[in-house]
Amino acid sequence: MAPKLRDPSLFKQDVCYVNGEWVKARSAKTFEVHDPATGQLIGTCPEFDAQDTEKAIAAAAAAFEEFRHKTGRERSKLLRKWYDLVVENADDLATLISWENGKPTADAKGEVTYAANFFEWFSEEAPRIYGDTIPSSVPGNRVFTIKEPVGVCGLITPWNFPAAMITRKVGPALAVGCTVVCKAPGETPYTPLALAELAHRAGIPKGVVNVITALGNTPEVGEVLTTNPTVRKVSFTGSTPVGKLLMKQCSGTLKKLSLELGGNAPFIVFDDADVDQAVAGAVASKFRSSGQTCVCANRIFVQRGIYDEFATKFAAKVATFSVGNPFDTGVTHGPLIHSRAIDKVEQHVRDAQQKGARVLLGGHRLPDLGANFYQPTVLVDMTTDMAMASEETFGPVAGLFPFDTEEEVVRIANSTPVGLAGYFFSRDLERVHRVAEHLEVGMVGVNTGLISDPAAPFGGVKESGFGREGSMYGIGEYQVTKMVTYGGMGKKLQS
Ligand SMILES: NC(=O)c1ccc[n+]([C@@H]2O[C@H](COP(=O)([O-])OP(=O)(O)OC[C@H]3O[C@@H](n4cnc5c(N)ncnc54)[C@H](O)[C@@H]3O)[C@@H](O)[C@H]2O)c1
Ligand SMILES: O=CCCC(=O)O
Repeated sequence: MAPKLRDPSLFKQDVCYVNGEWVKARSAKTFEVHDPATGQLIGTCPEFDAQDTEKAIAAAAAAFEEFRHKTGRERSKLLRKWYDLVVENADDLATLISWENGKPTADAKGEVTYAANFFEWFSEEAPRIYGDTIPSSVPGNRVFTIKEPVGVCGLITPWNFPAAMITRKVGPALAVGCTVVCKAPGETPYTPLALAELAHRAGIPKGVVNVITALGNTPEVGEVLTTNPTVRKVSFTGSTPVGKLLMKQCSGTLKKLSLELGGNAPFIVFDDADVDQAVAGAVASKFRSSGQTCVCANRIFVQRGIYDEFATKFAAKVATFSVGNPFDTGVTHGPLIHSRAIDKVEQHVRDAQQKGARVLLGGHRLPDLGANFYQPTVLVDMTTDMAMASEETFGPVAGLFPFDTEEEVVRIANSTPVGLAGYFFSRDLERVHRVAEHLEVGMVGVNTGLISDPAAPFGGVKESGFGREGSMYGIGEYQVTKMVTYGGMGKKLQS
Protein backbone atom coordinates (compact mmCIF):
# COMPACT_ATOMS: atom_id res chain seq x y z
CA MET A 1 0.00 0.00 0.00
CA ALA A 2 1.30 3.47 -0.89
CA PRO A 3 2.41 5.50 2.13
CA LYS A 4 0.40 8.64 2.76
CA LEU A 5 1.89 12.11 2.41
CA ARG A 6 0.59 14.99 4.50
CA ASP A 7 0.91 17.07 1.34
CA PRO A 8 0.22 14.76 -1.63
CA SER A 9 1.11 17.53 -4.08
CA LEU A 10 4.78 16.89 -3.27
CA PHE A 11 4.54 13.63 -5.19
CA LYS A 12 5.21 14.64 -8.78
CA GLN A 13 4.44 11.94 -11.34
CA ASP A 14 5.29 12.05 -15.05
CA VAL A 15 6.65 15.58 -14.92
CA CYS A 16 10.02 17.26 -14.58
CA TYR A 17 10.74 20.78 -13.39
CA VAL A 18 12.11 23.00 -16.17
CA ASN A 19 12.07 26.78 -16.36
CA GLY A 20 9.74 27.02 -13.38
CA GLU A 21 7.15 24.71 -14.94
CA TRP A 22 6.17 21.06 -14.66
CA VAL A 23 6.71 19.46 -18.06
CA LYS A 24 6.54 16.02 -19.64
CA ALA A 25 9.20 14.46 -21.87
CA ARG A 26 8.98 15.59 -25.50
CA SER A 27 8.43 11.96 -26.51
CA ALA A 28 5.90 11.43 -23.68
CA LYS A 29 7.99 8.36 -22.77
CA THR A 30 8.18 7.39 -19.10
CA PHE A 31 10.04 4.86 -16.94
CA GLU A 32 8.88 2.96 -13.90
CA VAL A 33 10.10 3.43 -10.34
CA HIS A 34 9.75 0.53 -7.92
CA ASP A 35 9.70 0.25 -4.15
CA PRO A 36 12.87 -1.70 -3.28
CA ALA A 37 11.19 -3.24 -0.22
CA THR A 38 8.11 -4.66 -1.94
CA GLY A 39 8.99 -4.51 -5.63
CA GLN A 40 5.69 -2.71 -6.20
CA LEU A 41 5.35 0.11 -8.68
CA ILE A 42 5.64 3.53 -7.07
CA GLY A 43 4.93 5.46 -10.23
CA THR A 44 6.35 6.63 -13.54
CA CYS A 45 8.65 9.49 -14.50
CA PRO A 46 9.54 11.26 -17.75
CA GLU A 47 12.28 9.67 -19.83
CA PHE A 48 14.06 12.87 -20.87
CA ASP A 49 16.20 12.76 -23.98
CA ALA A 50 18.93 14.94 -25.47
CA GLN A 51 16.54 17.61 -26.76
CA ASP A 52 14.65 17.83 -23.46
CA THR A 53 17.98 18.25 -21.71
CA GLU A 54 19.06 21.00 -24.13
CA LYS A 55 15.88 22.87 -23.25
CA ALA A 56 16.62 22.65 -19.54
CA ILE A 57 20.16 23.92 -20.18
CA ALA A 58 18.79 26.83 -22.22
CA ALA A 59 16.41 27.71 -19.36
CA ALA A 60 19.29 27.65 -16.88
CA ALA A 61 21.41 29.82 -19.21
CA ALA A 62 18.65 32.41 -19.58
CA ALA A 63 18.11 32.53 -15.82
CA PHE A 64 21.84 32.87 -15.14
CA GLU A 65 22.01 36.34 -16.71
CA GLU A 66 19.80 37.76 -13.98
CA PHE A 67 20.47 35.42 -11.08
CA ARG A 68 24.24 36.01 -11.13
CA HIS A 69 23.63 39.71 -10.43
CA LYS A 70 21.48 39.19 -7.34
CA THR A 71 23.27 40.18 -4.19
CA GLY A 72 24.62 37.51 -1.90
CA ARG A 73 22.06 38.58 0.67
CA GLU A 74 19.20 38.05 -1.83
CA ARG A 75 20.46 34.59 -2.75
CA SER A 76 20.91 33.81 0.92
CA LYS A 77 17.27 34.61 1.63
CA LEU A 78 16.08 32.36 -1.19
CA LEU A 79 18.18 29.45 0.08
CA ARG A 80 17.00 30.08 3.63
CA LYS A 81 13.38 30.00 2.48
CA TRP A 82 14.02 26.74 0.66
CA TYR A 83 15.68 25.38 3.84
CA ASP A 84 12.64 26.36 5.93
CA LEU A 85 10.30 24.57 3.53
CA VAL A 86 12.43 21.43 3.56
CA VAL A 87 12.31 21.44 7.36
CA GLU A 88 8.52 22.07 7.37
CA ASN A 89 8.00 19.19 4.97
CA ALA A 90 10.58 16.88 6.55
CA ASP A 91 8.11 14.08 7.28
CA ASP A 92 6.85 13.92 3.72
CA LEU A 93 10.35 14.07 2.27
CA ALA A 94 11.42 11.28 4.62
CA THR A 95 8.44 9.22 3.50
CA LEU A 96 9.45 9.64 -0.14
CA ILE A 97 13.05 8.69 0.70
CA SER A 98 12.01 5.54 2.57
CA TRP A 99 9.58 4.59 -0.17
CA GLU A 100 11.96 4.86 -3.12
CA ASN A 101 15.31 4.21 -1.44
CA GLY A 102 14.31 1.75 1.29
CA LYS A 103 16.04 3.36 4.27
CA PRO A 104 14.08 3.15 7.52
CA THR A 105 12.05 6.18 8.62
CA ALA A 106 14.53 7.33 11.28
CA ASP A 107 17.41 7.24 8.79
CA ALA A 108 15.32 8.99 6.17
CA LYS A 109 14.49 11.77 8.63
CA GLY A 110 18.18 12.01 9.44
CA GLU A 111 18.91 12.42 5.75
CA VAL A 112 16.34 15.21 5.41
CA THR A 113 18.00 17.11 8.25
CA TYR A 114 21.43 16.50 6.72
CA ALA A 115 20.15 17.66 3.32
CA ALA A 116 18.45 20.76 4.71
CA ASN A 117 21.60 21.69 6.60
CA PHE A 118 23.47 22.16 3.31
CA PHE A 119 20.93 24.83 2.35
CA GLU A 120 21.30 26.45 5.76
CA TRP A 121 25.09 26.33 5.62
CA PHE A 122 25.33 27.79 2.12
CA SER A 123 22.64 30.40 2.78
CA GLU A 124 25.05 31.64 5.45
CA GLU A 125 28.02 31.57 3.06
CA ALA A 126 26.22 33.43 0.24
CA PRO A 127 26.62 36.97 1.65
CA ARG A 128 30.24 36.33 2.65
CA ILE A 129 31.94 35.79 -0.69
CA TYR A 130 35.07 37.89 -0.85
CA GLY A 131 37.76 38.56 -3.40
CA ASP A 132 41.38 39.50 -2.61
CA THR A 133 43.55 42.57 -2.78
CA ILE A 134 46.99 41.46 -3.98
CA PRO A 135 50.22 43.49 -3.71
CA SER A 136 51.50 43.77 -7.28
CA SER A 137 55.14 43.31 -8.25
CA VAL A 138 54.75 46.07 -10.83
CA PRO A 139 54.98 49.63 -9.40
CA GLY A 140 51.73 51.54 -9.91
CA ASN A 141 49.66 48.42 -10.54
CA ARG A 142 46.82 47.41 -8.23
CA VAL A 143 45.60 43.82 -8.39
CA PHE A 144 42.20 42.60 -7.25
CA THR A 145 40.28 39.38 -7.63
CA ILE A 146 36.57 38.96 -8.07
CA LYS A 147 34.92 35.60 -7.38
CA GLU A 148 32.37 35.01 -10.13
CA PRO A 149 29.84 32.21 -10.57
CA VAL A 150 31.12 29.71 -13.11
CA GLY A 151 27.79 29.59 -14.97
CA VAL A 152 25.29 26.85 -15.76
CA CYS A 153 26.04 23.67 -13.80
CA GLY A 154 25.12 20.10 -14.70
CA LEU A 155 24.64 18.06 -11.53
CA ILE A 156 24.37 14.26 -11.52
CA THR A 157 23.66 12.40 -8.28
CA PRO A 158 23.07 8.82 -7.08
CA TRP A 159 20.17 7.08 -5.36
CA ASN A 160 21.77 6.39 -1.97
CA PHE A 161 21.04 9.88 -0.61
CA PRO A 162 18.16 11.08 -2.81
CA ALA A 163 18.01 14.47 -1.05
CA ALA A 164 21.42 15.19 0.47
CA MET A 165 23.57 14.53 -2.60
CA ILE A 166 21.51 17.13 -4.47
CA THR A 167 21.38 19.81 -1.77
CA ARG A 168 25.15 19.46 -1.22
CA LYS A 169 25.63 20.57 -4.85
CA VAL A 170 22.69 22.95 -5.39
CA GLY A 171 23.30 24.83 -2.12
CA PRO A 172 26.76 26.18 -3.03
CA ALA A 173 25.86 26.61 -6.71
CA LEU A 174 22.97 28.93 -5.88
CA ALA A 175 24.89 30.64 -3.08
CA VAL A 176 27.45 31.95 -5.58
CA GLY A 177 24.96 32.79 -8.35
CA CYS A 178 25.05 29.73 -10.63
CA THR A 179 21.99 28.08 -12.15
CA VAL A 180 21.61 24.32 -12.36
CA VAL A 181 20.24 21.37 -14.26
CA CYS A 182 20.06 18.35 -11.91
CA LYS A 183 19.75 14.89 -13.39
CA ALA A 184 17.91 12.98 -10.67
CA PRO A 185 18.76 9.31 -10.16
CA GLY A 186 16.34 7.01 -12.01
CA GLU A 187 15.89 4.81 -8.93
CA THR A 188 14.92 7.71 -6.63
CA PRO A 189 13.52 10.61 -8.67
CA TYR A 190 10.57 11.57 -6.47
CA THR A 191 12.56 13.10 -3.63
CA PRO A 192 14.49 15.41 -6.01
CA LEU A 193 11.21 16.37 -7.71
CA ALA A 194 9.64 17.18 -4.32
CA LEU A 195 12.69 19.35 -3.59
CA ALA A 196 12.04 21.13 -6.89
CA GLU A 197 8.43 21.78 -5.85
CA LEU A 198 9.74 23.32 -2.61
CA ALA A 199 12.21 25.45 -4.61
CA HIS A 200 9.24 26.73 -6.58
CA ARG A 201 7.32 27.55 -3.40
CA ALA A 202 10.43 29.25 -1.99
CA GLY A 203 10.31 31.69 -4.89
CA ILE A 204 13.56 30.57 -6.54
CA PRO A 205 13.31 32.34 -9.93
CA LYS A 206 12.32 30.26 -12.94
CA GLY A 207 15.16 28.48 -14.69
CA VAL A 208 17.54 28.74 -11.72
CA VAL A 209 16.80 25.18 -10.58
CA ASN A 210 15.81 22.55 -13.15
CA VAL A 211 15.30 18.91 -12.18
CA ILE A 212 15.12 16.33 -14.95
CA THR A 213 14.73 12.55 -14.95
CA ALA A 214 15.85 9.65 -17.12
CA LEU A 215 16.60 5.98 -16.70
CA GLY A 216 17.22 4.28 -20.06
CA ASN A 217 18.29 7.61 -21.58
CA THR A 218 20.76 8.37 -18.78
CA PRO A 219 23.89 8.08 -20.99
CA GLU A 220 22.27 10.37 -23.62
CA VAL A 221 21.31 12.97 -20.99
CA GLY A 222 24.75 12.66 -19.39
CA GLU A 223 26.41 13.22 -22.74
CA VAL A 224 24.50 16.45 -23.31
CA LEU A 225 25.29 17.74 -19.81
CA THR A 226 28.98 17.01 -20.31
CA THR A 227 29.38 18.25 -23.90
CA ASN A 228 27.01 21.22 -24.26
CA PRO A 229 29.30 24.28 -24.25
CA THR A 230 26.76 26.34 -22.26
CA VAL A 231 27.30 24.07 -19.25
CA ARG A 232 30.46 25.36 -17.58
CA LYS A 233 30.63 23.02 -14.62
CA VAL A 234 29.74 19.40 -13.97
CA SER A 235 29.53 17.92 -10.50
CA PHE A 236 29.00 14.19 -10.28
CA THR A 237 28.55 11.83 -7.37
CA GLY A 238 28.57 8.15 -8.20
CA SER A 239 30.82 5.32 -9.21
CA THR A 240 34.42 5.69 -10.38
CA PRO A 241 33.86 4.13 -13.85
CA VAL A 242 31.00 6.56 -14.63
CA GLY A 243 33.07 9.45 -13.20
CA LYS A 244 35.92 8.61 -15.58
CA LEU A 245 33.54 8.49 -18.54
CA LEU A 246 32.02 11.87 -17.65
CA MET A 247 35.48 13.39 -17.25
CA LYS A 248 36.40 12.22 -20.76
CA GLN A 249 33.18 13.69 -22.11
CA CYS A 250 33.83 17.00 -20.33
CA SER A 251 37.30 17.29 -21.83
CA GLY A 252 35.99 18.47 -25.22
CA THR A 253 34.74 21.72 -23.68
CA LEU A 254 37.13 21.77 -20.67
CA LYS A 255 34.44 22.13 -18.05
CA LYS A 256 35.19 22.73 -14.42
CA LEU A 257 34.60 19.37 -12.76
CA SER A 258 34.00 17.88 -9.32
CA LEU A 259 33.94 14.11 -8.92
CA GLU A 260 32.78 12.43 -5.70
CA LEU A 261 33.36 8.79 -6.54
CA GLY A 262 33.56 5.37 -4.97
CA GLY A 263 35.56 4.47 -1.88
CA ASN A 264 36.95 1.39 -0.16
CA ALA A 265 37.25 2.76 3.36
CA PRO A 266 39.71 1.11 5.72
CA PHE A 267 38.56 1.00 9.35
CA ILE A 268 41.52 0.20 11.61
CA VAL A 269 41.29 -0.79 15.27
CA PHE A 270 44.62 -0.71 17.09
CA ASP A 271 45.02 -2.71 20.26
CA ASP A 272 45.37 0.47 22.33
CA ALA A 273 41.81 1.50 21.35
CA ASP A 274 38.76 1.54 23.56
CA VAL A 275 37.27 -1.65 22.12
CA ASP A 276 33.64 -0.87 22.98
CA GLN A 277 33.92 2.56 21.41
CA ALA A 278 35.58 1.03 18.34
CA VAL A 279 32.83 -1.57 18.02
CA ALA A 280 30.16 1.14 18.17
CA GLY A 281 32.05 3.23 15.60
CA ALA A 282 32.54 0.29 13.24
CA VAL A 283 28.87 -0.72 13.44
CA ALA A 284 27.76 2.86 12.75
CA SER A 285 30.15 3.28 9.84
CA LYS A 286 29.68 -0.13 8.23
CA PHE A 287 25.90 -0.48 8.47
CA ARG A 288 24.77 3.11 7.83
CA SER A 289 22.11 2.85 5.09
CA SER A 290 22.72 -0.92 5.09
CA GLY A 291 26.28 -0.36 3.93
CA GLN A 292 25.23 1.71 0.91
CA THR A 293 27.24 4.87 1.47
CA CYS A 294 30.51 5.75 -0.19
CA VAL A 295 32.11 6.37 3.22
CA CYS A 296 30.99 3.10 4.84
CA ALA A 297 33.81 1.04 6.32
CA ASN A 298 34.59 -1.53 3.63
CA ARG A 299 37.61 -3.28 5.19
CA ILE A 300 37.73 -3.58 8.96
CA PHE A 301 41.27 -4.25 10.19
CA VAL A 302 41.63 -5.34 13.81
CA GLN A 303 44.98 -5.82 15.56
CA ARG A 304 45.50 -9.45 16.48
CA GLY A 305 45.63 -8.97 20.27
CA ILE A 306 42.01 -7.75 20.39
CA TYR A 307 40.68 -9.48 17.28
CA ASP A 308 38.54 -12.13 18.97
CA GLU A 309 37.14 -9.76 21.58
CA PHE A 310 36.29 -7.21 18.89
CA ALA A 311 34.69 -9.82 16.60
CA THR A 312 32.49 -11.22 19.38
CA LYS A 313 31.30 -7.80 20.53
CA PHE A 314 30.83 -6.56 16.96
CA ALA A 315 28.72 -9.59 15.94
CA ALA A 316 26.64 -9.26 19.13
CA LYS A 317 25.72 -5.68 18.18
CA VAL A 318 24.90 -6.58 14.59
CA ALA A 319 22.69 -9.40 15.85
CA THR A 320 20.41 -6.81 17.46
CA PHE A 321 19.46 -5.27 14.09
CA SER A 322 15.91 -5.61 12.91
CA VAL A 323 15.65 -5.96 9.14
CA GLY A 324 12.35 -5.27 7.43
CA ASN A 325 10.09 -2.85 5.63
CA PRO A 326 11.41 0.68 6.21
CA PHE A 327 8.00 1.88 7.41
CA ASP A 328 7.58 -0.84 10.06
CA THR A 329 8.14 0.18 13.67
CA GLY A 330 11.44 -0.92 15.14
CA VAL A 331 13.06 -1.71 11.80
CA THR A 332 16.68 -0.58 11.79
CA HIS A 333 17.74 -1.78 8.34
CA GLY A 334 15.77 -1.91 5.10
CA PRO A 335 16.33 -3.55 1.73
CA LEU A 336 19.16 -2.90 -0.70
CA ILE A 337 18.32 -0.72 -3.67
CA HIS A 338 17.99 -3.38 -6.39
CA SER A 339 18.84 -6.90 -7.47
CA ARG A 340 22.30 -5.92 -8.80
CA ALA A 341 23.22 -4.70 -5.33
CA ILE A 342 22.08 -7.96 -3.74
CA ASP A 343 23.93 -10.01 -6.36
CA LYS A 344 27.19 -8.14 -5.65
CA VAL A 345 26.86 -8.68 -1.90
CA GLU A 346 26.19 -12.37 -2.43
CA GLN A 347 29.20 -12.71 -4.74
CA HIS A 348 31.48 -11.01 -2.20
CA VAL A 349 30.33 -13.28 0.62
CA ARG A 350 30.66 -16.41 -1.50
CA ASP A 351 34.11 -15.38 -2.71
CA ALA A 352 35.28 -14.74 0.87
CA GLN A 353 33.90 -18.08 2.07
CA GLN A 354 35.57 -19.94 -0.79
CA LYS A 355 38.89 -18.34 0.19
CA GLY A 356 38.61 -19.30 3.86
CA ALA A 357 36.49 -16.66 5.64
CA ARG A 358 34.11 -17.85 8.35
CA VAL A 359 30.57 -16.50 8.69
CA LEU A 360 30.01 -15.32 12.25
CA LEU A 361 26.56 -13.94 11.50
CA GLY A 362 24.19 -13.83 8.52
CA GLY A 363 25.62 -14.70 5.12
CA HIS A 364 22.32 -15.16 3.29
CA ARG A 365 19.40 -13.39 1.64
CA LEU A 366 16.07 -12.90 3.41
CA PRO A 367 13.60 -13.99 0.70
CA ASP A 368 10.66 -14.03 3.10
CA LEU A 369 11.02 -10.26 3.47
CA GLY A 370 11.48 -9.59 -0.27
CA ALA A 371 13.89 -9.97 -3.16
CA ASN A 372 16.22 -7.15 -2.06
CA PHE A 373 16.77 -8.08 1.59
CA TYR A 374 20.07 -9.45 2.90
CA GLN A 375 20.87 -10.45 6.46
CA PRO A 376 23.50 -8.12 8.01
CA THR A 377 26.61 -10.25 7.91
CA VAL A 378 29.88 -10.54 9.82
CA LEU A 379 32.81 -12.45 8.32
CA VAL A 380 36.04 -13.24 10.13
CA ASP A 381 39.47 -14.50 9.04
CA MET A 382 39.42 -12.23 6.01
CA THR A 383 42.51 -12.12 3.76
CA THR A 384 43.67 -9.62 1.18
CA ASP A 385 43.14 -11.95 -1.80
CA MET A 386 39.36 -11.76 -1.30
CA ALA A 387 37.20 -9.52 -3.52
CA MET A 388 36.04 -7.54 -0.47
CA ALA A 389 39.62 -6.37 0.07
CA SER A 390 39.81 -4.58 -3.25
CA GLU A 391 36.20 -3.82 -4.27
CA GLU A 392 33.54 -1.69 -2.64
CA THR A 393 30.81 -4.09 -1.42
CA PHE A 394 28.16 -1.37 -0.94
CA GLY A 395 26.06 -3.66 1.23
CA PRO A 396 25.53 -4.94 4.79
CA VAL A 397 28.58 -7.20 5.01
CA ALA A 398 31.44 -6.57 7.42
CA GLY A 399 34.68 -8.43 6.84
CA LEU A 400 37.19 -8.41 9.71
CA PHE A 401 40.87 -8.62 8.68
CA PRO A 402 43.49 -9.37 11.38
CA PHE A 403 46.79 -7.45 11.30
CA ASP A 404 49.98 -7.25 13.36
CA THR A 405 51.76 -3.92 12.89
CA GLU A 406 50.97 -0.29 12.18
CA GLU A 407 53.26 -0.25 9.15
CA GLU A 408 51.59 -3.37 7.71
CA VAL A 409 48.03 -2.13 8.14
CA VAL A 410 48.66 1.33 6.69
CA ARG A 411 50.40 -0.23 3.69
CA ILE A 412 47.44 -2.55 3.09
CA ALA A 413 44.92 0.24 3.73
CA ASN A 414 46.62 2.35 1.06
CA SER A 415 46.98 -0.47 -1.47
CA THR A 416 43.87 0.49 -3.40
CA PRO A 417 43.43 2.92 -6.29
CA VAL A 418 40.69 4.81 -4.42
CA GLY A 419 40.93 7.02 -1.32
CA LEU A 420 37.74 8.55 0.01
CA ALA A 421 37.34 7.99 3.77
CA GLY A 422 39.48 6.14 6.32
CA TYR A 423 38.92 5.53 10.03
CA PHE A 424 41.00 4.35 12.93
CA PHE A 425 40.69 3.92 16.66
CA SER A 426 43.65 4.49 18.94
CA ARG A 427 44.40 6.27 22.22
CA ASP A 428 48.05 6.92 21.41
CA LEU A 429 48.40 10.59 20.47
CA GLU A 430 51.56 10.15 18.42
CA ARG A 431 50.03 7.26 16.53
CA VAL A 432 46.89 9.30 15.88
CA HIS A 433 48.90 11.97 14.08
CA ARG A 434 51.19 9.50 12.33
CA VAL A 435 48.46 7.32 10.93
CA ALA A 436 46.14 10.22 10.00
CA GLU A 437 49.01 11.72 8.00
CA HIS A 438 49.88 8.45 6.24
CA LEU A 439 46.41 7.32 5.17
CA GLU A 440 45.86 8.09 1.46
CA VAL A 441 42.29 9.35 1.75
CA GLY A 442 40.45 12.67 1.60
CA MET A 443 38.74 12.25 4.99
CA VAL A 444 39.88 10.62 8.23
CA GLY A 445 37.73 9.68 11.21
CA VAL A 446 39.76 9.23 14.41
CA ASN A 447 37.86 7.44 17.17
CA THR A 448 34.59 7.97 15.31
CA GLY A 449 32.78 6.13 12.55
CA LEU A 450 30.66 9.08 11.44
CA ILE A 451 32.32 12.04 9.75
CA SER A 452 29.66 13.59 7.53
CA ASP A 453 28.87 17.18 8.40
CA PRO A 454 27.87 20.13 6.18
CA ALA A 455 30.57 22.18 7.93
CA ALA A 456 33.36 19.72 7.02
CA PRO A 457 34.94 19.32 3.56
CA PHE A 458 33.79 16.08 1.91
CA GLY A 459 35.77 14.49 -0.92
CA GLY A 460 38.44 12.06 -1.94
CA VAL A 461 41.88 11.56 -3.44
CA LYS A 462 43.22 9.14 -6.05
CA GLU A 463 40.39 7.48 -8.01
CA SER A 464 37.79 8.64 -5.49
CA GLY A 465 37.85 11.89 -7.42
CA PHE A 466 38.51 15.53 -6.65
CA GLY A 467 36.77 18.61 -5.40
CA ARG A 468 35.27 19.22 -1.98
CA GLU A 469 31.62 19.52 -1.04
CA GLY A 470 30.16 21.20 2.02
CA SER A 471 32.17 23.56 4.25
CA MET A 472 33.79 26.82 3.17
CA TYR A 473 35.64 24.86 0.45
CA GLY A 474 32.39 23.79 -1.24
CA ILE A 475 31.80 27.32 -2.47
CA GLY A 476 34.96 27.54 -4.59
CA GLU A 477 33.86 24.56 -6.70
CA TYR A 478 31.23 26.80 -8.32
CA GLN A 479 33.34 29.93 -8.79
CA VAL A 480 36.01 31.26 -11.07
CA THR A 481 38.55 33.78 -9.87
CA LYS A 482 38.77 36.81 -12.12
CA MET A 483 41.85 38.97 -11.72
CA VAL A 484 41.66 42.69 -12.43
CA THR A 485 44.82 44.81 -12.68
CA TYR A 486 44.55 48.60 -12.54
CA GLY A 487 47.59 50.32 -14.06
CA GLY A 488 48.84 53.87 -13.49
CA MET A 489 47.89 53.95 -9.84
CA GLY A 490 49.79 55.14 -6.79
CA LYS A 491 50.82 58.56 -8.17
CA LYS A 492 51.44 61.60 -5.97
CA LEU A 493 48.42 63.58 -4.81
CA GLN A 494 47.52 66.40 -7.20
CA SER A 495 48.20 69.84 -5.85
N1 LIG B 1 32.06 10.13 -3.12
C1 LIG B 1 30.78 10.33 -2.86
O1 LIG B 1 30.41 11.38 -2.33
C2 LIG B 1 29.76 9.30 -3.23
C3 LIG B 1 28.46 9.45 -2.73
C4 LIG B 1 27.51 8.49 -3.07
C5 LIG B 1 27.84 7.41 -3.88
N2 LIG B 1 29.10 7.31 -4.35
C6 LIG B 1 29.47 6.15 -5.17
O2 LIG B 1 28.44 5.85 -6.11
C7 LIG B 1 28.39 4.45 -6.34
C8 LIG B 1 26.98 3.96 -6.11
O3 LIG B 1 26.05 4.59 -6.91
P1 LIG B 1 25.63 4.02 -8.35
O4 LIG B 1 25.94 2.58 -8.45
O5 LIG B 1 24.24 4.43 -8.63
O6 LIG B 1 26.64 4.81 -9.24
P2 LIG B 1 26.54 5.13 -10.77
O7 LIG B 1 27.81 5.78 -11.12
O8 LIG B 1 26.12 3.97 -11.57
O9 LIG B 1 25.33 6.18 -10.86
C9 LIG B 1 25.32 7.41 -10.21
C10 LIG B 1 24.47 8.39 -11.00
O10 LIG B 1 25.04 8.56 -12.26
C11 LIG B 1 24.09 8.37 -13.26
N3 LIG B 1 24.78 7.82 -14.43
C12 LIG B 1 25.15 6.57 -14.68
N4 LIG B 1 25.72 6.48 -15.90
C13 LIG B 1 25.71 7.73 -16.42
C14 LIG B 1 26.16 8.30 -17.64
N5 LIG B 1 26.74 7.57 -18.60
N6 LIG B 1 25.98 9.63 -17.82
C15 LIG B 1 25.39 10.37 -16.88
N7 LIG B 1 24.95 9.89 -15.70
C16 LIG B 1 25.11 8.58 -15.48
C17 LIG B 1 23.06 7.44 -12.67
O11 LIG B 1 21.83 7.58 -13.28
C18 LIG B 1 23.04 7.92 -11.27
O12 LIG B 1 22.14 8.97 -11.16
C19 LIG B 1 29.37 3.85 -5.37
O13 LIG B 1 30.58 3.58 -6.00
C20 LIG B 1 29.56 4.95 -4.34
O14 LIG B 1 30.73 4.88 -3.61
C21 LIG B 1 30.05 8.22 -4.05
O1 LIG C 1 27.39 8.08 0.03
C1 LIG C 1 28.01 9.09 0.10
C2 LIG C 1 27.69 10.29 0.89
C3 LIG C 1 27.64 9.96 2.31
C4 LIG C 1 27.66 11.16 3.20
O2 LIG C 1 27.53 12.30 2.76
O3 LIG C 1 27.82 10.93 4.38
